[in-house]
This record gives sequence, structure tokens and C-alpha cells, in this order.
Amino acid sequence: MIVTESLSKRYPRVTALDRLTVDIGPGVTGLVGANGAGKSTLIKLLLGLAPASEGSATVLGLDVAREGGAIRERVGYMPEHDCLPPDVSATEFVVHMARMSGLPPTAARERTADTLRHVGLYEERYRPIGGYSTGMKQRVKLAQALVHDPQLVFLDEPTNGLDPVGRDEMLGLIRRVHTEFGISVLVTSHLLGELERTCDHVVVIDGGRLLRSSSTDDFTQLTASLAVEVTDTDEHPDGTASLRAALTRAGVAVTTAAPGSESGASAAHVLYVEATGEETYDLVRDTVAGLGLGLVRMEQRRHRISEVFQSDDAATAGAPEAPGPQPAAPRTTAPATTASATTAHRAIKDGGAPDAA
Ligand SMILES: Nc1ncnc2c1ncn2[C@@H]1O[C@H](COP(=O)(O)OP(=O)(O)OP(=O)(O)O)[C@@H](O)[C@H]1O
Repeated sequence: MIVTESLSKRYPRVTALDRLTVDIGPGVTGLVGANGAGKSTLIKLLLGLAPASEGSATVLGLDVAREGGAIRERVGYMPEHDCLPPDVSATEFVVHMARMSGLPPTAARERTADTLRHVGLYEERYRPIGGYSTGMKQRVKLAQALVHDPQLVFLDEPTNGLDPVGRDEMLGLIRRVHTEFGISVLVTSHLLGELERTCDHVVVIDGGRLLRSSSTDDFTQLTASLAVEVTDTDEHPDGTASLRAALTRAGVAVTTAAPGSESGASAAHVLYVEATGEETYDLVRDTVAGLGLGLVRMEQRRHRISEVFQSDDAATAGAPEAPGPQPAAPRTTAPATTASATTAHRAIKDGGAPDAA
């Protein structure tokens, strides 16, 4: 869908994109990076709205340098910043955008009604946009990107300014844009965690450079550790501690939650048990039963994307190994420098949302 080859964009004082080479297929792809990483610049180049300083790119097989108009016919764009006229209704605005995209009047009105219904704005469609909440405005921006039935949409920070519920709804909507309409999506965010649930593939850029490009499963692959939670009993008022001691005596490596993996009171009750094979499952089960505890859960653990970066931070800084299960080495498509990994990790923290937001 999108192929870039050594794509660069230099402004007089800053290199916004630095020899970016990436190949993005169909589906929902997250483009993640801290503020200023070059996400919006990449989108502008891919839409043919700004010329590259060097390198080349194609979108849907069309050359961004020569075929920008044809690309914009087939691609929808939801800009990051608000650019909505306050005095017109969502219907008027989206019909106007549909007409601008070349749809005839009747088709524009029909598509507008369908699209506004899809984004959950049908009831409010005749109210002036100026009175809309941030979440509603984001939906209008999404609707105008979808109204001409594009093959691909670029969504620039669609969850900006939304509260956690609004963010979840928007992410669900984005997922459905692909599953229900078959439209591929490139969505930017500075929060790694929120892309984990939405995207099939994640591209991480930092300082205009590619840091990593992998499927979400590769980021969050299953590990050979089990998360185990048990109940307390009168005999074992701290069931977790008793189980930990018993498993340690049996020669099994046990740790408590990895930093950043889980937080809050419940995390203290989760044990991470290194599994060497099926016998580990049996041993945990038998030990729990032997102590008379209730087994609340025993599951193979999946990493969160942010943990991959946390482990990179620790490794590149030469920090001692963090307690808890360590992720398997992630696949990299570009050398991850200390600065890059650190900045990408900071992107998660800066979002104010611990981990998955
Ligand atoms: N028109 C411009 N002129 C000069 N510098 C620019 C221009 N547009 C972007 N930049 C710079 O290029 C770098 C990348 O900006 P870009 O907007 O692409 O980042 P971003 O990842 O989208 O971040 P944000 O989420 O904050 O928009 C930044 O340092 C920015 O200041």
C-alpha cells in the first residue's frame, strides 16, 4: 500500500524525515513516535502535499512526486488539528467535502448520511459543529476522510484530546473502518499502548528515522512465562507469598510483576513463573492444590509493546536486568540507538497514560 525508499524531508533548521525506508501492507498500521518524530511530515509527503528532499515513495502504486492528485482521490485524510467551520452542521460540511472529492450531489448526500451514521453522529448531524464536543469534532473529521469511499485513510492523531472512554470508542471505530469497509488505515499516535489493540502492524519512527517496523504480534509475542494468581486462605493469609516460597523451593524461577507491566494493587498478587514445559503447568497446579489455595488464573503471558521498549532502555543503558520475565529479542528493521529507544519510550510516558492507555 505504501512504500518509501530513503525518503527524506529537510527544513532549513531540522531534518523532519531522515532516509526512511518502509513497506506498509493492507490492514490497520500504527505510525508511532514522540511529538516531532516526523509523523505528520510523512503523511504530507505521502499525500503529495509537500515535496521530498530526497528519496521516493509510492502510495497504492502511485508516485507521490508526480501523482499526488490521483493519490488524494483514493486516500482519505484526517488532519491532526481542528479545521472545522463552527457555523455549519456536520451534514453540510461532510456533503461539501464529498462534493470536493468529486461525488455528484445525490451520492454526496447519501454517502454523508451513511458515513455520519457509521461514526455515531447521526442524531446530531444537523447541529452546528461549533457546539460539538472534542470527541464529536474528531468524528466529523473522520467522517470527511471516509465519505468518498477511499481505499486507504491517513488518520493523524485521531485520539488527541479524548478522554479514556472517547479514546476507546475512537479506536474501536478505526478498527471497524477496516473490518467493515475494507479500508486500510495508517493511524498516528504518540502512545504505543493504544495502537496495540487496534493495529495489525506498528511502525515506530524517531527523529525522522525508522526505529522498528513489525507486526503487532511480533511486538507482543507470547513468552515462556506464566502469570499466576491465587486466593488467600486462613492457613495462608498471603497465598501469593506462600505459593512463591513453595515454587522457589521446588526449583522454579518466580518473580513478581515486571515493572510497567501491571500496576495497582492487583499486580502484587500476580506471580510470573518461568515455564520450561508442560510440567511447569502441572507443578503450579499441584503446588496450588497442595497449599489448599484457589487458582484464580494461570495463563501464558503476552508482552505489551511498551515493555519491549523498556527492556531496550535497560539494555542500551547497561542497566541491571529488570526483575520479571524478559521479552524475547524483538525483530528490528533498523539499528535501535539508545537515544531512539529512550525517546520512543518517553513517547509512552508523555502521553500520561501508563502503558496501554
Ligand atoms: N513546515 C515546517 N517548517 C519547518 N519545520 C517543520 C515544518 N513542519 C514540521 N517541521 C519540523 O519537523 C519535525 C517533525 O514534525 P512533524 O510535525 O512531522 O512531527 P510529528 O511526529 O507529527 O509531531 P506532532 O505529533 O507534534 O505533530 C519537527 O521538528 C517540526 O518542528
